[in-house]
Amino acid sequence: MAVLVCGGTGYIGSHVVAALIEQHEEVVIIDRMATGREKAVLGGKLYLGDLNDPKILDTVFKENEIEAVIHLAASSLVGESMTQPLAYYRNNVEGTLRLLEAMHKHRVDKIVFSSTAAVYGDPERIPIREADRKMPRNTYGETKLAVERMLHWAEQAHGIKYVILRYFNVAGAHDNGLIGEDHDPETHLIPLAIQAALEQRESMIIYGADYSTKDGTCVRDYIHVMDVAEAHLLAVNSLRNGGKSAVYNLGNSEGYTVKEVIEAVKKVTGREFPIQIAPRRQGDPAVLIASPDLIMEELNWYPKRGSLEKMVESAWEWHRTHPYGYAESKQGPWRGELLS
Ligand SMILES: NC(=O)c1ccc[n+]([C@@H]2O[C@H](COP(=O)([O-])OP(=O)(O)OC[C@H]3O[C@@H](n4cnc5c(N)ncnc54)[C@H](O)[C@@H]3O)[C@@H](O)[C@H]2O)c1
Ligand SMILES: O=c1ccn([C@@H]2O[C@H](COP(=O)(O)OP(=O)(O)O[C@H]3O[C@H](CO)[C@@H](O)[C@H](O)[C@H]3O)[C@@H](O)[C@H]2O)c(=O)[nH]1
Repeated sequence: MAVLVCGGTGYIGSHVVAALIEQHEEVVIIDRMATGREKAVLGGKLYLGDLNDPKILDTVFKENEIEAVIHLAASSLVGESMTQPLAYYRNNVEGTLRLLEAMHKHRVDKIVFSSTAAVYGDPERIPIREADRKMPRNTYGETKLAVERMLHWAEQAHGIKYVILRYFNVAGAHDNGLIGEDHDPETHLIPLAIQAALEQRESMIIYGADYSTKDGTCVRDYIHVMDVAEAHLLAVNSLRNGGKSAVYNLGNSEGYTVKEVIEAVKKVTGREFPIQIAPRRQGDPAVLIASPDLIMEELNWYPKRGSLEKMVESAWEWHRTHPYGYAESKQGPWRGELLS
């Protein structure tokens, strides 16, 4: 029987696919390849299609014996979600609704869902625990929370068991050197700083240096993408073994400021680049740090690549050897031009 990975050509999805294949799992992927890359797929059977299309879902479930679903397919840019909220509801909420309808129809009753620290909004305490207040500050987080609630009710009525993984800030690349992060446009801090180190950008912008944190910049909990991928394997196995539905934070329980991350990039790459301070970015909470105690206790997961320097080294290795991502040369708007 196969594991269906929705969004398996994306950054995190491709690492989940690689981890499944390393465990000799049969893998089926569905992806509309909006932000994903075919070259990121190291194995499995790939369907090009959109979750909002019930016909392609029907085909995937009919042509394969699907045992469990790992659902990473989503639109996930916080800023974009504020200007296109309805598109985010359509893709993230309606897309998941279609997926759950197909699972119900084809009697598939296990799903692992990619949620986010963004469901918490401004946390009521640090480190954040799963039961803490959830009050998203952006549409992206709101759509993920809506899906979490949908999963709850789908279990009540249809017996679909779920594991919800609330990732904090995912970083780094696979140790095999073949896959890594390649977003266009890139919005994440570590790859952007590396682009500045590679002189693909003129400078690096810090969004807000007036937060009440130790150096005035935002604090985030970074987690290596391979540690994230391993958590998915444990989650699938837990559901296979009759484990209960559950919600887990996925982070390292350590926070680093934006300035600390930029310093780590300068140290690891051995390169200097200019920094500009800009106003705060809309929707950014000051501090997000996970308590991952629950997933450690219940699934025996623990992060193996937790240090910031190791994560930056891992990301640097990928970007240094793949300066244009999966493209072999400068292509597309940002690849050939300097952006600030
Ligand atoms: N990157 C992070 O730090 C982070 C943190 C928290 C949560 N997440 C969540 O993890 C998941 C993966 O994130 P990522 O960074 O790998 O993003 P990504 O954009 O690289 O990957 C998402 C993939 O899903 C596909 N997709 C999107 N909508 C689809 C649809 N309707 N039908 C079929 N395919 C569709 C895209 O084409 C892409 O390949 C997302 O759900 C995201 O919200 C990411
Ligand atoms: O050019 C940049 C880019 C980012 N930042 C800051 O760096 C921090 C991290 O930003 P980013 O890498 O964009 O991640 P987040 O906005 O924290 O969001 C990520 O992490 C969240 C969970 O914490 C997920 O929900 C999101 O999907 C994922 O993109 C934030 O304080 C940003 O303001 C800058 O200062 N300059």
